[in-house]
Order: sequence, then C-alpha cells, then structure tokens
Amino acid sequence: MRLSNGEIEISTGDAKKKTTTMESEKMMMVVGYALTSKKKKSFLQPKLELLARKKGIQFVAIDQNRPLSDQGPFDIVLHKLTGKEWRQILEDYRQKHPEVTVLDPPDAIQHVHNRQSMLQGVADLNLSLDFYGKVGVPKQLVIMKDPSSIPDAVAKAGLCLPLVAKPLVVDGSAQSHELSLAFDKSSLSKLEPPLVLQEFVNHGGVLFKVYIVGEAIKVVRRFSLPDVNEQQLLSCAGVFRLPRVSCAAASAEDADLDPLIAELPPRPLLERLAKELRRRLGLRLFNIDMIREHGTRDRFYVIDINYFPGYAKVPEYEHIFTDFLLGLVQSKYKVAW
Ligand SMILES: O=P(O)(O)O[C@@H]1[C@@H](OP(=O)(O)O)[C@H](OP(=O)(O)O)[C@H](O)[C@H](OP(=O)(O)O)[C@H]1OP(=O)(O)O
Ligand SMILES: Nc1ncnc2c1ncn2[C@@H]1O[C@H](COP(=O)(O)OP(=O)(O)O)[C@@H](O)[C@H]1O
Ligand SMILES: [Mg+2]
Ligand SMILES: [Mg+2]
Repeated sequence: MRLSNGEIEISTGDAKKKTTTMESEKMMMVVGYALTSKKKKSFLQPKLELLARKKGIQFVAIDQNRPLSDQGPFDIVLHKLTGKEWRQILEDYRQKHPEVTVLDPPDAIQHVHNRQSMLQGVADLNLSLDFYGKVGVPKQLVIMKDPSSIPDAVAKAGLCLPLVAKPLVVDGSAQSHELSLAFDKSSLSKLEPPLVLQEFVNHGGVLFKVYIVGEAIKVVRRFSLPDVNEQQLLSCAGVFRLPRVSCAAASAEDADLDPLIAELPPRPLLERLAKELRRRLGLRLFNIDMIREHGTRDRFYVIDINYFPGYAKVPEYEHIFTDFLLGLVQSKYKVAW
C-alpha cells in the first residue's frame, strides 16, 4: 500500500499500525493492468474504476514498451495478454518482485489454454456429493494430426455421436472458438486437427456460467445449444459449424424455463468444485461452463474453463472484484504479522 502522493512505501511489517490510519491518510492500493483494448473496455468500466477509487484502489495501465520493473510500484498485477514473450516478462517480474501478487501465474494460465489439460483437474476430482450430485467431464479424445484416422480413433475410444469438435488450443483468437458438431462417423475425417472431440451432452439448451473471483462464486444462466434427438441423429449427416451461442446469446435469467432445466446447480456442489479447482489450477480468476444432463437432476458436466472471463456480465461485478482485491492485500498483511 502507498500513500496517495506516491512517495511513502509502507513495509508489510508496519502494516498493522498503518492500516488503522488508512482512511485518514488515504492509502492507495495500486493495481497495474495489462489488457487488450477490448478487454480494457469491457472490464475496466467507469463504475468499477469509480468504486475502486472510493475504496482506495487505483488502476494503472502497464506500458508494454517499458520494462515492467521500472513501472509501479504495484501491489497487484492484473493481466490477460497472450504470447511467450509476455509470459517470460511476467515470470521474471514474479521472481524479482515476490511481494507483488500477479493475477494469475502465467504457467497456471497456460494450463487452461489447452482444452485437454483444462478439464484434467475436473476429471481427476471425480466430484460426487451425497444429495447434491456428481460433476464430471464429457468423454473426450485428442486428435493431433491425420484427419483420416479420426473415424477409427473415435470407434476405438468408444465415443458416441454426435461429437463436438473444438480446437485444441485456446489462444484468445476467434478461430480457437470455432467449434463444430459432427453427426456421422464418415464426416469426422473432414475435421481439422489438432482438436478435442467431445461427446455432445443433451442439456435442455441452458448453460450455467460459474464465475469465480477468489473465494466468490456467481452463477448466471445462458442459452446454449438445443438437444439433439434420436431422429435428428439418424437423419443428419455432416459437420456443422456452431455459432458462439453462450457468448452471443442473451442471458437466460429472465426466460420462462422448465425449472428442471433451469434450476441452478446446488451451492455446496459449486463451492466444493470451485475450491478444488482454485487449488488444482492455481488460478483465482476464471469461470466454468457447466451443463446438467437433460432428464437428470444431479448429473453435471464441465465443458469449458476460461481464464479471466467477461466478469462485467456478472451483476454487481464491481463490488465483487474490489472486495476481492482488498481481501488479497489484507490477507498478505495478516500473513506478515
Ligand atoms: O469478451 P467476453 O466478455 O465475452 O469474455 C469472453 C468469455 O466469455 P464469457 O465471460 O465466458 O461469457 C469467453 O468465454 P467462452 O470461451 O465463450 O465460454 C472467453 O473467456 C473469452 O476469452 P478468450 O477469447 O478465450 O481469451 C472472453 O473474451 P475476453 O473478453 O477475455 O477477450
Ligand atoms: N460436450 C458438450 N455438450 C453439449 N454442448 C456443448 C458441449 N461442448 C460445448 N457445447 C456448447 O458449445 C458452446 C461452446 O463450447 P465451449 O467448450 O464452451 O467453447 P468456447 O471456449 O468457445 O466457449 C458451449 O457453451 C455449449 O453451448
Ligand atoms: Mg465456453
Ligand atoms: Mg472457452
């Protein structure tokens, strides 16, 4: 924490004494951010900056053309940029400045930039809570190359059609979100590896987006793909490009939905899942796309995990985020005592 004139830096050892004077001396927490202009516009909205300032948090843009260590000093670095060079800059900075919290560590983010490794933690967890339900991942297979081998590989792995084909790597590009649905075995060889093939799970056209900000969890409903019935499966052939439904569709919060489909996943299940994933992934800022198998009450699947997603779509995100940032610095001081 720093006084607002930026001249006095307070060591963690002095924290207890100084935090008591926080309000009168106008302490400022400095959050350096490195975001694309699109992300800056969607995330750093005036309502967030305004509330942050009131709570003593200042957001400062990181200049990517200058060495990171020459900037700041920062209490927290918030980032969502891609590329090896940026990851290296952040790693070096973390080594040199262990007192700064980097949200989140580059290696942990890399782990969710691959659609196979992103879901590994959920599969390993094999979460099942009495009365609340089970959480798994759809059966899936990775294809690295040779499209002609896909039909046999799918048969060997015992995957059932239809299959969702997803680019293996998620790198923030539009292409990494170009998904398709394959209805018959022979057309699978038209797909372009590297990709993940995942069984399509009927879920009544509603998806749960579980947003995690540190310990806070917020769930919103979105419209998703409609179910595929037996008839369609028998009569359809080919590969169909999927629209980016979950992102483009309006929120399903106010729609008149079947309660069996729309009922949110039980809170205890989400809390346990979030807690485990925070630990296993080493991330504090992420969301989970979750679906409930249609016709069941308690069978859930995680189909996607996103680092630092579109938090502005969560009602009151500015309160959740500023509380989280303050909590981070406070817990650092507690450890220091
Ligand atoms: O742009 P938004 O607000 O829709 O956020 C995107 C997320 O939407 P969501 O909050 O899950 O609805 C989006 O989530 P989905 O993959 O669509 O489920 C991604 O996290 C996307 O980031 P990237 O392109 O994978 O790097 C996110 O894009 P960035 O804003 O981080 O560029
Ligand atoms: N296994 C699946 N079963 C049913 N629907 C799926 C499955 N995987 C993806 N979808 C649908 O496709 C959408 C996009 O897939 P997702 O894995 O979330 O990719 P992205 O990272 O581009 O959001 C999901 O929001 C959901 O509507
Ligand atoms: Mg998604
Ligand atoms: Mg995604």
